[in-house]
Amino acid sequence: MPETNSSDIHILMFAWFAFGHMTPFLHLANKLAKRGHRITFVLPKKAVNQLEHLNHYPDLISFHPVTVPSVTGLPPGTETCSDIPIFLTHFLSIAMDLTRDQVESVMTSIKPKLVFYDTAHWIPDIAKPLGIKTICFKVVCAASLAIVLVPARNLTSERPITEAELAEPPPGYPSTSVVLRGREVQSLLFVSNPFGEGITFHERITLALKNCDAISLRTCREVEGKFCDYLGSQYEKPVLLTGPVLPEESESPLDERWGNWLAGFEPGSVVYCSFGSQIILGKTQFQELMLGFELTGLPFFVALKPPLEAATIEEALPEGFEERVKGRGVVWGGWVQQPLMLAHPSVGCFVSHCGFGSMWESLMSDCQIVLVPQLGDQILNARLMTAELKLAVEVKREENGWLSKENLSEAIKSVMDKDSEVGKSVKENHKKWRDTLNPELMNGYIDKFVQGMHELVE
Ligand SMILES: O=c1ccn([C@@H]2O[C@H](COP(=O)(O)OP(=O)(O)O[C@H]3OC[C@@H](O)[C@H](O)[C@H]3O)[C@@H](O)[C@H]2O)c(=O)[nH]1
Ligand SMILES: [O-]c1cc(O)cc2[o+]c(-c3ccc(O)cc3)c(O[C@@H]3O[C@H](CO)[C@@H](O)[C@H](O)[C@H]3O)cc12
Repeated sequence: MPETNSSDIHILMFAWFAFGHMTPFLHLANKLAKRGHRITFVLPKKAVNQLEHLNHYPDLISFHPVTVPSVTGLPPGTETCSDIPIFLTHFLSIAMDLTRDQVESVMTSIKPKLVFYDTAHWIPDIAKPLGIKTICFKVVCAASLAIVLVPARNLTSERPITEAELAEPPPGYPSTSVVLRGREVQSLLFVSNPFGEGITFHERITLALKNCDAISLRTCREVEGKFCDYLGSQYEKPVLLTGPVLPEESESPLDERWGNWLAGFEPGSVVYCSFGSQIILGKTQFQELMLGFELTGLPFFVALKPPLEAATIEEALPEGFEERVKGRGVVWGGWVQQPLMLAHPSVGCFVSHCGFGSMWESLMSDCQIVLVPQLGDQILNARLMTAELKLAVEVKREENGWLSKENLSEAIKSVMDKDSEVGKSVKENHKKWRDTLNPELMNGYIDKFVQGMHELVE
């Protein structure tokens, strides 16, 4: 039951049209609704169906669908990042900007006290004249913002960032281990690319952070304190931390089909793999990874999107693979209930792309963690987990970025082998961190966040 009182706040939420963003916004909405606040969640029509089951307080959280217009460059019907390959996301940001009138109309009619947003940098322009306060809630790690999306980088649209500049963190950046090395810096060059009509990604995100009343980060001081302080000083704004905002316990059980399959294996023996809602691999890399899972000799459940050059998972699998792994390996091209998969007693290892949501879920789970980061923020999350927290291993890439079946298999075996020193060490550190980030600490973060929210609107 929500705990209501007279000072409850009506909040409007508007997140970037990606499930990795809308989902944590909704998790936060649940935590706030639990404390009696009302939320109007503005999101693409199609996303309503996909997120409805995560709304635990339908009396207090209402979905307000917007129509995402079709724009040149996007396949018809595109509404979220899951509908498109990553190189088309710039066009989706154009489409999101075209929903501005719809968002303005909801805001004017419901007059919330607060608006939470992340990527729509124009939200404060609508909210300020209406006397509404804004919180820019970021759901990527603080380190990934601090390393490039800060005024200290001194970027303009006339001067795109170079690889040489990216090889050095900005002045005052508080870490020498949570950094990108060698060719990895190329994964950040995109920040100088257009992300919307006449605006680069860097301009958009830094503007969004400059114009809000307070910055909020989905992280905690224990893990990212120094990066949060750095962002606060760069933007000269209050920084409110929500903690990891993990989902409330699910009421629906794990899909029977997968529950039964997993139940056929020893506790802690199955390797589960997922790369989140956006990653689509090339076919040859996809096949190499499948051979890597086969090579481990362990049971495995892989949930990945079909690779770029294939319509289905089945047509993308290596020759003879299905026969060889029959009975011990599943490769599934659809969505699974990841938190429930990770909580299943048979699952003992999570091979993850280390998206920020998956990072927190892995941290709170009992699984051994193997990381295969693909994009810039994921590489930085992986560095946090390996170099700073020392509770996971990252799969080694070849010089040219290739992930070999041998390296994947070695990494998995190194954490799954009971006698391995690496395996024992990451397990021990993982337990320490899980104990530190206990439910009491997490609740404390939300309570303090709510207090900060009240101070902002009073
Ligand atoms: O099959 C699946 C796959 C994923 N999921 C869930 O979807 C969420 C995926 O979010 P992640 O942040 O891990 O990864 P995504 O790639 O989707 O997100 C993206 O946007 C947010 C950023 O912080 C991430 O770094 C970026 O990768 C997780 O909560 C995970 O539990 C499922 O429930 N089922
Ligand atoms: O890869 C990234 C590296 C980095 O240093 C920072 C970011 O920031 C964000 C981000 C997105 C939205 C915000 O409001 C703030 C920060 C990143 O987000 C991803 O960007 C992709 C752009 O193509 C997008 O497709 C994806 O949905 C976002 O999760 C990435 C990095």
